[in-house]
Amino acid sequence: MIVRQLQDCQKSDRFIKDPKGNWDSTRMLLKNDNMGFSFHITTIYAGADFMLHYQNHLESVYCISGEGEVETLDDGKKYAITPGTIYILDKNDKHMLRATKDMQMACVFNPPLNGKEVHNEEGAYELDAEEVSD
Ligand SMILES: CC(=O)NCC[C@H](N)C(=O)O
Repeated sequence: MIVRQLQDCQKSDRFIKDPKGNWDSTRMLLKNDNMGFSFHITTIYAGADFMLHYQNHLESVYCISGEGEVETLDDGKKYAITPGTIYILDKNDKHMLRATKDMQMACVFNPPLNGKEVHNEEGAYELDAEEVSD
């Protein structure tokens, strides 16, 4: 069994800050744990309004706290995000993510992240990102 504490992971290289300033993500479970998915706790900062398109990954996102909105760009539909909301990008959906208050989210990725991923210009993660070392 593997047991980790968020507070410990936040002090390690599992903690990744978005270079564009929209979010941070603590990657508590990664590809090298061999579970077939990764699990992260991420904060989307209040005022963030950015495009994402995970072309190489499926992602589920559960809102623990905060407030915002997700918009799917193919159909222009907008969905409120409040504590208890989960949105599931089962079609690699291109979307906008907006936060009106800091949002703490639990995210699951399939396939799992290596650890050091940040978004490319298309809002995707590459499959060959560097692994975290611990
Ligand atoms: C919800 C979302 O996609 N936020 C960006 C960060 C990402 N979830 C991650 O944890 O790497």
